Amino acid sequence: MVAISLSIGLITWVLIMVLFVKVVVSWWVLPVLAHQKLKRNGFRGPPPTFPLGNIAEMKRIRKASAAINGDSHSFPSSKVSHDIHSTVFPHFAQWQASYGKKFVYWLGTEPFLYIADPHFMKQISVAVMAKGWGKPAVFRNDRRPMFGDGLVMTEGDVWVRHRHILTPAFNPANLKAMTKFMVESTTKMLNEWSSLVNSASGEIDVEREITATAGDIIAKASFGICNGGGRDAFDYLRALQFTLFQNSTYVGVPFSSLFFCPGRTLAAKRLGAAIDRLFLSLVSERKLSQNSSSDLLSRLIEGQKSTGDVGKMGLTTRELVDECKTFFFGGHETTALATSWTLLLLATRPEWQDILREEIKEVIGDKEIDFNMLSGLKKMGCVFSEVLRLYPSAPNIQRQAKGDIEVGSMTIPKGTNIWIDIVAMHRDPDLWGDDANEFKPERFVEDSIRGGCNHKMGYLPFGFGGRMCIGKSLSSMEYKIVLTLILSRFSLSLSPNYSHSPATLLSLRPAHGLPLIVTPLHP
Ligand code: HEM
Repeated sequence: MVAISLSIGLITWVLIMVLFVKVVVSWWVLPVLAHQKLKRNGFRGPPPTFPLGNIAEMKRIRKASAAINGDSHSFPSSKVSHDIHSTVFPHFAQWQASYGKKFVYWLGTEPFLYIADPHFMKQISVAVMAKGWGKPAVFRNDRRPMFGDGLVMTEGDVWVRHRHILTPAFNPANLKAMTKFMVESTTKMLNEWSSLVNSASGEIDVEREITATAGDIIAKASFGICNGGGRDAFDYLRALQFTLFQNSTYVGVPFSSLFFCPGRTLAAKRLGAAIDRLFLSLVSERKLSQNSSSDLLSRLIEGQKSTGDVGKMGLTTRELVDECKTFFFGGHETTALATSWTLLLLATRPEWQDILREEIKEVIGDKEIDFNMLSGLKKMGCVFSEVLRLYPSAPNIQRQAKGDIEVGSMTIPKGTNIWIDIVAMHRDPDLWGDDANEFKPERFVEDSIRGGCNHKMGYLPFGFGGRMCIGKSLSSMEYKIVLTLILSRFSLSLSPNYSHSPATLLSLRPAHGLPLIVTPLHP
């Protein structure tokens, strides 16, 4: 009996020691070795401490910046400055001043190579093909309730398979079929605006309105859910976004989800499970249904049926659920934000409202909007590109090195996370000239692809390489339809209640909404 107790005690002790060694090796020894290797390769950066890395310094810099710029980094409506890098990412702005456009910083025990240098980006993108990129494991785990293993998060052969299956769903014929949903949902919103402005001051929070309408559009376009039926998914996802990103300070710190924010972790898990149930019932119902529709989900299921091999070639039910979540989130907020920031910029520059109205008159006139007409809205395309330059919905791109990456004489060690600062690159005077912080859509009239940026990797609103945004054409189409309908019925001006406070909550959004004065053109 004593011998058995001794053996159990010994085994328990050995297991605890193995666990302890594993924890020390993964969270202390390996990060220190990686740090030394990065230093040997010439990458400098703020010195980290265990176990927070540079998180404490980031918090201190943010606090100091808030004290200088006001609590919310806000500017009153009379002063809308587009020079936002040092208020949105004050820690990066400060470290850039000390260490240049590439340096290493640490989120907990995770090394991140910060890059705002397109020349270096180009060298890396040549060295690694799309399939060879990973996504930071630390974010994959944290964001699992939101994206699961959807396309944004997958890696390697799984990513190739998903991308291959999903790409045809975004072909022009399928997009064309969505025109109707977009016009319907936007017209409904604008009819409500008409009643609202007649009865009140004319002030409308356009960001809230446009995001809800974009949710409606993607619910119809992706899953055929009509008449506000996507509301539950929309509300859950919005709550999940706030839960995950409003308080994500300790991501990368060992056991942070357990010790620093157990409530947040639990709430995110619950919301994630509720969203999963919702999409699971949708996918299951649709798989049983005999009726075919023109939405993205039907296209994916039909593709799966036609291959006949559900497990190997098509997407499993679980994978379909994760892609539904990814489309729903990635598909509405990014485009809605681009449209909202556009309305702000047009409110500050009314001459561009006139230019676009003139173009709409020429290209569309009194006819119903047709998919084929949209490519004629060239100036609107330039405004879209310029808005995404100044206010990129995706303010950063993240990657993880799956093996050592050789760049010239330098090595980026396997496991290093990479953080590409899009906000910084899009307003770097070395790339764009002295007017980098000004709203000038005309730069894209002369150079429609990169707006005169002197490096082709300096303008990346939709990412780069094989992992470029799959919804790029869908978003451009939706943007043009929504903006055409708004500008045909209303003019926009700044509200005195607007305070300019761009902030990140995964995407770059106005922290206090976007109230504008909306006036009907034809009372
Ligand atoms: C203005 C609108 C949009 C912007 C600015 C935008 C931006 C981006 C960026 C920067 C990436 C690259 C991320 C990376 O490399 O890690 C990306 C990827 C992605 N986007 Fe978008 N996006 C927009 C609209 C959409 C829409 C409408 C959808 C879908 C309905 C969508 C779905 C996705 C997906 C699934 C990926 C992952 C692609 C992959 O890794 O293969 N996006 N997007």
